[in-house]
Amino acid sequence: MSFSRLLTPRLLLDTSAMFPPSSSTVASSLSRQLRCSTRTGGSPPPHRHVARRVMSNGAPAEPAIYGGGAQQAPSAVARRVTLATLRGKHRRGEPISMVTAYDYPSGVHIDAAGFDICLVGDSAAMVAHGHDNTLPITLDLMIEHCRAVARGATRTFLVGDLPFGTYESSTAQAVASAVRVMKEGGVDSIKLEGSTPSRISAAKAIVDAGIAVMGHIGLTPQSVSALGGFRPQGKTVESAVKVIEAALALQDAGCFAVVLECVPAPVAAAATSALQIPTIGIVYHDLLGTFQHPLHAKVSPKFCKQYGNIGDAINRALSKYKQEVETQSFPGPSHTPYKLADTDVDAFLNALKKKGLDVAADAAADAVEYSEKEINGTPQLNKIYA
Ligand SMILES: Nc1nc(=O)c2c([nH]1)NC[C@@H]1CN(c3ccc(C(=O)N[C@@H](CCC(=O)O)C(=O)O)cc3)CN21
Ligand SMILES: CC(C)C(=O)C(=O)O
Repeated sequence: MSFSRLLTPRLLLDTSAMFPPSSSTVASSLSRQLRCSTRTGGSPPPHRHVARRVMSNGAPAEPAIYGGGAQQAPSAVARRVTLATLRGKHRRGEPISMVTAYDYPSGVHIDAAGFDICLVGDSAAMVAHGHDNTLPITLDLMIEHCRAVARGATRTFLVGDLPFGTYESSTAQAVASAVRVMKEGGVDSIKLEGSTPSRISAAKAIVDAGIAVMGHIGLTPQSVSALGGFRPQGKTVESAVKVIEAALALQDAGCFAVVLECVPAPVAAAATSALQIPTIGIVYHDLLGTFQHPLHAKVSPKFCKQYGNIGDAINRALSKYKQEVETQSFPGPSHTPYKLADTDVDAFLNALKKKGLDVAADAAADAVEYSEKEINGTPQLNKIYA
C-alpha cells in the first residue's frame, strides 16, 4: 500500500495516530508525513553508515564489500531508529513514516531517504514472487528477505512479517517463529495479522518473549480465503466496532503499533483516537509506480497513489538495452575494460593457431583492434587501464 490511502475518502491504511488524536484530519497528514520523513530542507538526510545488524544463522561473518570496512568517526554515525525513537515521535505528535522493502537495494534507498520504519512484508509473495495472494510465502523465504533488507537498511527500524501458517496453531509456534525472524532475519520487531483470541494470545506471548510486535487489522490479506477477497473491512456498524475492539485488544496485548488496512476513514480515525499507540501506513512498489504493466493491475490495490513512474523507466531502459544488443552497439570498447597485456596478445594468437583455432585467433585479433580504437578522439579503456 502506498501512503495514498491517506488521501482517499475511504481511508485504507491510516497514519493519523501518528499525530495527537485531535490534531489532524487524515487528508492533511500525507504532506506532513512526507515533510517529516525528509527532515529539514526537504531533501533526504545523507546516507550515513551505521554498524551492521546482527544476524545469526550459524554462518561466518561476511566481509563488508559494499558497506566498506573502515570505522567511521562517531559524528558521522546516524542514530539507529529504536522503539524509543518511535515512541518519542508519537508522543510529540510527529508523523512516523513506514514503507515496505524486500531486498537489499530497496533497504539502502529507504535508509537513505530517512524513513522511520521499514516493513519486510509478506506482500513479497505477491510483489516479488508473483503469487496471487500472500499465503504461499514460507518462514525461510521471509527470513531471507529480512536478511537482505537488514544488510541494506542499517538505521531504519525493521519489522518482519510472520507468514501465514507460522503462528496460528499455538503460542509456542508463534514465539518460535518470531524468534527465528528476529535472530536469523536481523529485524527489530515482528508483525502478525488478526485479532481473534488466539492471535491476541500469540501477540502477548511474543511480547512476553521480549519481542516488539506490530499488529495488523482491517483487511488482513492472510485471511483472503475467509474474507472472500481483498475486501475493505469495517463497512457495517458491527464490523466497524469490531475493528475498534481489535485495535484496543492488540494494544492491551502489548503491541507497539497497529497497521489499519482498508477501512473507512471514520473507522480509522476512531481507532487512532482510541489508541495510545501509532497506526501506520505503506508498499514501496505501489508508490514508486513499478507496476505499469496491465498484468500487474492485480497486484497494486486500487487505492494507491503513485509518486513515481519507475515502471515506465524500467521498460524504457530494458527496451533500449535490448535494441543496443540487437544492433551490436553494446557492448562497445568502453564497456570491456579487461585487457591482455600487449606482450601477451601475440603469444595468445599463436597458441590458438597451434590448436587449429585459426578462426578464433582472427576473431581475437579483430577484438584487439576494435578495443584499441579511439572514439571521438578519446582513447578507450584498454589504453586507460593499461
Ligand atoms: N503491491 C501490494 N500492495 C498492497 O497494498 C498489498 C499487496 N501488494 N499484497 C498484499 C496485500 C493485498 N492488498 C490489497 C489488494 C487489493 C485491494 C483492493 O483493491 N481491494 C478492492 C476490493 C477487491 C474485492 O472486493 O475483491 C477495494 O475496493 O479496495 C486491497 C488490498 C494489500 N496488500
Ligand atoms: C501491506 C502491508 C501492511 C503488509 O502487511 C505487507 O506488506 O505484507
